[in-house]
Amino acid sequence: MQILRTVAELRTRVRGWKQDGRQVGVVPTMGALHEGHMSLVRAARRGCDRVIVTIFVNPMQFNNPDDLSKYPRTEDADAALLFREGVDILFAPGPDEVYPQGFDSRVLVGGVTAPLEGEMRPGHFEGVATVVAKLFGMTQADRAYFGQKDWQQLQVVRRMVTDLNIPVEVVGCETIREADGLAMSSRNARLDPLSRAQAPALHRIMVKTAAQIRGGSEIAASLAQARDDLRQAGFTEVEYLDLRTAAMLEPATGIEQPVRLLAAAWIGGVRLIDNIPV
Ligand SMILES: Nc1ncnc2c1ncn2[C@@H]1O[C@H](COP(=O)(O)OP(=O)(O)OP(=O)(O)O)[C@@H](O)[C@H]1O
Ligand SMILES: CC(C)(CO)[C@@H](O)C(=O)[O-]
Ligand code: BAL
Repeated sequence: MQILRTVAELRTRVRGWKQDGRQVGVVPTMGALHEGHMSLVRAARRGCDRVIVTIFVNPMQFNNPDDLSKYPRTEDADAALLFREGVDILFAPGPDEVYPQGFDSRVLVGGVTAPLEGEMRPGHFEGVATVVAKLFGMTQADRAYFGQKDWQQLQVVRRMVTDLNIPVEVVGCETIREADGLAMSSRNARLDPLSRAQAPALHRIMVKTAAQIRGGSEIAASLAQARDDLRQAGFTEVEYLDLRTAAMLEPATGIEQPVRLLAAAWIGGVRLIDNIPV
């Protein structure tokens, strides 16, 4: 595995692969890798001839400076994990390589960026879409692998790729969970022992609520109950827990079309997100 830090080096390497007719997969990440990321890497390994993993903690998508400064950074351990998975290139550019002097463009995706994460983290999806478009341009990947854990992000990337005719196939991979149901996330490392013990309630309550809604319970009442249950379980703030259409994330009033429960809530000073189909 090579660790590359500049776009020029990356392009030279990828050009060689393309000349040999190789299919290239990319797994964009912000590092602090766990089994969730590894499942994306393995999917890329299965689906492509060459695999690039990118690690870049993208300042443009953080609306909260505290969140950015506390974001876990574990590059040496990450590189060891990726080496073992047979990754070809770890691309880990610095901020000046991604946003050099004079950089002045943004990718704005419409409706699907507005609610939920878009509302709670203003500017977040502008930062995500901009950096993902750049990573696609830098890596020239044929396929890109994203986790369903960040469901709204996956929809935003799909919209962008369609709208801008970006020649990348977007592959969504299922959420990998701890044995107790907690969705794996780099931010879980910041949970203190009590919060870590309480955190699986998020998934548990969502599963129960989805079953109630499927069983015909009134949607608004079920959601209100779920938000109460979360607070009882130790969550200090529930930013949202809502039933939404799966692709556009519009409020769902029934379950005739594909819908999902999506939630963001704080526990022990850490913001967790999760989503499941109903
Ligand atoms: N538990 C998981 N299962 C499947 N994919 C995941 C999981 N966690 C993260 N991913 C995916 O890995 C990619 C990189 O995500 P990222 O580096 O932000 O990790 P993260 O664990 O989601 O961190 P964060 O704490 O920021 O949520 C994204 O496509 C994300 O959806
Ligand atoms: C896709 C991504 C790597 C863009 O910075 C990030 O949002 C993430 O890790 O999900
Ligand atoms: N996992 C999505 C990236 C972020 O939280 O900023």
